[in-house]
Amino acid sequence: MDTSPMWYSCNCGGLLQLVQDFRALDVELLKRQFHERRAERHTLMASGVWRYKELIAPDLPTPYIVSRNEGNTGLYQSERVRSFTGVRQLWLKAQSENPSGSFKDNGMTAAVSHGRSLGYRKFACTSTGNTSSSLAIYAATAGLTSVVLVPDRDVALNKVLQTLAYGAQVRTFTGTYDDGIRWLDKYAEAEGLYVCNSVNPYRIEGQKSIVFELAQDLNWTLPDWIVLPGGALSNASALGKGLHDLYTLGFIDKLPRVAVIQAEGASPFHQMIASGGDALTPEVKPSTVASALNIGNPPSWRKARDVLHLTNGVTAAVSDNEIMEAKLLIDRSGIGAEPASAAAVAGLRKLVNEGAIHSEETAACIVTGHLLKDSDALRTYLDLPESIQHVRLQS
Ligand SMILES: Cc1ncc(COP(=O)(O)O)c(C=O)c1O
Ligand SMILES: N[C@@H](CCOP(=O)(O)O)C(=O)O
Repeated sequence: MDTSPMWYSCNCGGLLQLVQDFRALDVELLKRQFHERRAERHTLMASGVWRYKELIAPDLPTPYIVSRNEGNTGLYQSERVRSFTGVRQLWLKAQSENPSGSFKDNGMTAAVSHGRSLGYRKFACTSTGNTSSSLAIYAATAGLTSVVLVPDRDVALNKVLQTLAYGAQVRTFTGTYDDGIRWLDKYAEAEGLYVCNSVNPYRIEGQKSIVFELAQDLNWTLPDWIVLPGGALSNASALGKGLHDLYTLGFIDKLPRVAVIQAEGASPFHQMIASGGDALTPEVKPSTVASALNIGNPPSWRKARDVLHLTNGVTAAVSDNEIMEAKLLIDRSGIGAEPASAAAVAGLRKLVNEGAIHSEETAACIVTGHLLKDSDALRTYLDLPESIQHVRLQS
């Protein structure tokens, strides 16, 4: 067992990125194996992450893997949501169906498993609530300790309760996700904590599986666009790295374009791209109804910028009203989403209206978090108690 400390950043000022050697892989054989593993039930290899182990963590010994059969999420089509966005065909990939209710589980299973293989027992993150509940579920599954830092305001209470319920030690602080990242950068090593935020390159490797599964769902032909919400920009980074793997290995013969959608009140990445700049100016006071996107200094911005270059991608920013309008529609379609996820649908609609995406094109939006994650957001449009009819039951 290797007990050396874990490194997250590189001397160049950016984050570490893993480079895998895929030269010995046989793509046709892997396609068959991915297909067979998916059909298995109750085995590690049926997981929507570990099914792709050869592309994610080829050298990680399986006894260290902590898995909850993550991935294997639904891919849906809703005529209502499609016509709202204006594209010809739309898929919604519901990462909200993961064990802890968000896309974080795809990366967390990989990060916790890697930390465990290094001999760590204490795992940490700072979070607006989804990363923390994901870490807590994996730590609980393996009997490990999780320590999470959560801002003392503007987070969804359900997520904090979920984190506590899985047994995490929750520490709250005055500040934002960005302050929490700075604290971990400074003190995690001294406290013997293995950091599970997306600064951790193994998180990114695990999250690549979202696009692997999407591609497999669609028989290795992806739509013209993949649209996703952007906060810390881990998902955009992982998506791009996964696309790069699929394309260079020959699983897909065309790269889709990527659209990253931020909330207007927390949109430093969009602002940098829109102004043609190449240096991110952090948003000091990020603020949006989509609390999961309340991030002013996204650690993965360089990786996400490279993904836009690779895929000829674009960005957009949407208002809180646009986010809630899209959320209502996704909820009414029966799929459901927390506000951050709805930003992708709102952004797709905006990009079609602006002509950046053509109405004849096809798209997939990543539904990143479950409807039940944020009941405060639900209250804002459900008009309680008027929308619930009180009836007298006859005996
Ligand atoms: C539900 C949800 N959607 C979107 C995001 C944004 O993803 P990323 O931080 O990877 O950009 C987050 C958190 O970061 C989230 O929790
Ligand atoms: N919305 C996220 C914030 C980003 O976290 P990270 O896992 O990318 O570091 C959360 O749920 O905390």
